[in-house]
Amino acid sequence: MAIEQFFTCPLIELSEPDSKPQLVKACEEFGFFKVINHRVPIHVMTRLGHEAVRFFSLPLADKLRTGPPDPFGYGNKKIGSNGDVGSVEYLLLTTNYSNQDYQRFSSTFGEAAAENFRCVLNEYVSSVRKMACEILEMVADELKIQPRNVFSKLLMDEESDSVFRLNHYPPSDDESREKNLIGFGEHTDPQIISVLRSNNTSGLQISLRDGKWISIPPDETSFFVNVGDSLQVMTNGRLKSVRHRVVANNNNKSFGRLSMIYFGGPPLSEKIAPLPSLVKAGESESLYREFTWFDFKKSVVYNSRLADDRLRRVSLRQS
Ligand SMILES: C=C1C[C@]23C[C@@]1(O)CC[C@H]2[C@@]12CC[C@H](O)[C@@](C)(C(=O)O1)[C@H]2[C@@H]3C(=O)O
Ligand SMILES: O=C(O)CCC(=O)C(=O)O
Ligand SMILES: [Fe+2]
Repeated sequence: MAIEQFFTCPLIELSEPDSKPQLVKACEEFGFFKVINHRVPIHVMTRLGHEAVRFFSLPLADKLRTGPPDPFGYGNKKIGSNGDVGSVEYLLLTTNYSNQDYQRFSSTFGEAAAENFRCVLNEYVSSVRKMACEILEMVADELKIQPRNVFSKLLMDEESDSVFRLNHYPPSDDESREKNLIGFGEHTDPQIISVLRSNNTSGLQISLRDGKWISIPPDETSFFVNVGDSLQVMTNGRLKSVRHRVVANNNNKSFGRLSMIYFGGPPLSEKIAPLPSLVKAGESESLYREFTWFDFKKSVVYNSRLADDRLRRVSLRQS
């Protein structure tokens, strides 16, 4: 555990113009950082938090009616469809809260509740997406990539295949249960960028390059950003996607950990490949083959276990 004393979570002040180099350094070293002074109104964050608590506090039978997560809907313990489990319940939604999401909700909870949820979620997603785009444009500036919206335009596209997830890690009622139970197993996020906000209950850990796990102290007023696999590919491996997990350590006996994550993804038809300006002839050849986001999702993401190294499947390096 000694190593934890030497790790300081990179802190990025979004309103600070000088933060671009630090931002890129954090993405290169850890693929992870914490954002403060983000300009997302606190009421937007807390309103969605309240909606989430209200949802997860419902009887299980009601929640199950908004499932299964195939891939969108309510899920309990099972993560994905390849045998992963965790001590978590969740709600996976499209970021535009599609009519299908809406219908599931309204048939279970009534139209008024479904409409209210849609409204709160839309407000949250638009503020967080704006912040994610700002971050991606700062990255493009610092890496001298033009146009500067090369990444952010994918999130802003009407067809963007972005996902929103609410995770609830309930406290265990059995004192004798194993400590550090896995809530959400280790993995990298496949999209471009993920923006996470949680309540003040700990559990999130990131893996450093040497494989050591570091606990990230929670902060309900801030956001935590993960570089996703697609951004690693587009930057030809310069920015690294972060391996992370959640341990359910049971330190909030009343409700447990609640997290909300926006996963910014490209349109399904988008071709993902290293950007030419980051693949200099003779210097750093392309590390990844080109793929469409649709193909990657179909043949790699949904065809893998949580902990699998999905980028190996598109790597041009022998391993
Ligand atoms: C086990 C799985 C769950 C997951 C799809 C997958 O087959 C592998 C990647 C998993 C992940 C991790 C990040 C996000 O939470 C997620 C929504 C995603 O895009 O990839 C989940 C998938 C899921 O829960 O469906
Ligand atoms: O719930 C959390 O804090 C993180 C979960 C996560 O990494 C994910 O849903 O992809
Ligand atoms: Fe994740």
